[in-house]
Amino acid sequence: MRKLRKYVVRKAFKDYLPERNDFEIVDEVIPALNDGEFLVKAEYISVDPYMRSFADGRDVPYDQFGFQVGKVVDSRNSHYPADIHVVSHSGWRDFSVLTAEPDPMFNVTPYRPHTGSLPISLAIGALGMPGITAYLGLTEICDPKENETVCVTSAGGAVGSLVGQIAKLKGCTVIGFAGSDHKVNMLLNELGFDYAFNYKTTNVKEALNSTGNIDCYFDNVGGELAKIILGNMKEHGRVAICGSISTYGKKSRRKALKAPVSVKMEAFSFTQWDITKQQAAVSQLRDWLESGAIKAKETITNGFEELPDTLLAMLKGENVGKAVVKV
Ligand SMILES: NC(=O)C1=CN([C@@H]2O[C@H](COP(=O)(O)OP(=O)(O)OC[C@H]3O[C@@H](n4cnc5c(N)ncnc54)[C@H](OP(=O)(O)O)[C@@H]3O)[C@@H](O)[C@H]2O)C=CC1
Ligand SMILES: CCCCCC(=O)/C=C/[C@@H]1[C@@H](C/C=C\CCCC(=O)O)[C@@H](O)C[C@H]1O
Repeated sequence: MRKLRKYVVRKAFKDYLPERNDFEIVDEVIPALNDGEFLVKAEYISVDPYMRSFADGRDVPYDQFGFQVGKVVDSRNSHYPADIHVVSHSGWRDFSVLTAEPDPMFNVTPYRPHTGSLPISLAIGALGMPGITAYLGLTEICDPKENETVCVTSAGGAVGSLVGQIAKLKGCTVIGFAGSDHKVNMLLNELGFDYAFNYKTTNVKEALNSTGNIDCYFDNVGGELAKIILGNMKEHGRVAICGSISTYGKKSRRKALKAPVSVKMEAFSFTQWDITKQQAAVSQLRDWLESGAIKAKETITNGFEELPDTLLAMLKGENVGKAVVKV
């Protein structure tokens, strides 16, 4: 009898940082496949901020949700034959029995990734949900023009590091805020940002006085940092509200943030764009990555057992670029 392992969230997270014991590994028998089903062995599993934000208000226990990319190892579905890679939202589990139907909770249909010659892990990173979020959030909501100034927070992370690089390709001046000197150095010396600051050790207001005001703000963090940045927007600026990680797990979530000048401010989920648009985003990102125009940074941790600690590390800011676990 073959078994799979999956993570169940047993206890509701009490604080911003979950506790290791909130998670439990559970074994399950892998059933024989029915017609239309296929069995996927996970290769890379994602840890993301929405695992924290979407946990609030959810009844426990629940299976930990999330993206993964793996290989089909057995199949009774001709559209998903053995040996192909598949991206699915089947969560933190080493094997998944899937069908062509979307998962009931997040409505993601299993699909074949388009990573070309690039590493398959990027299917859940720069060529997956975070990449699509960065590209469409920036181009569709901020719509930055040449010579404009773009600011992004959590700039050393999965979404933010791409946002800044795409803005540079659009001919913008780019400002990034990140939580460590290591990330700041990477943004300046490796990813081509014009300005980068450690928001934990810098006076943000003074930093922005030195850079000049902002046309486009891509907000990944919310809270105090977003408030200060919004105070430094130019008239007719555009703000893409992507996430507010500084408020996740807090009693009072995102407070209404306002700018003192007239700006367009829009909260978005990458899911609001149709699949054609998402695929076009991936195709553009892949071209840029293959040509070396942009870089995809990743922090890869080894071992299924490391998933909870890897989530904690990401929430604490220890990841550079996309945090994933290789299983
Ligand atoms: N709207 C959408 O469709 C989507 C939204 N998101 C959102 O985008 C944001 C970035 O996600 P993603 O790129 O995957 O994650 P990251 O790779 O950026 O990792 C999260 C980072 O958040 C930063 N962080 C943690 N706590 C704080 C804090 N109190 N203040 C400021 N920064 C903090 C840390 O970086 P540091 O060292 O800089 O502190 C950490 O590395 C999140 O808010 C997420 O919820 C993501 C995907 C889709
Ligand atoms: C397959 C589903 C993956 C979900 C990833 C995702 O979209 C996460 C996004 C949320 C985001 C929700 C969308 C709109 C922004 C609203 C801004 C706000 O008020 O905080 C945000 O709620 C936090 C991310 O985790």
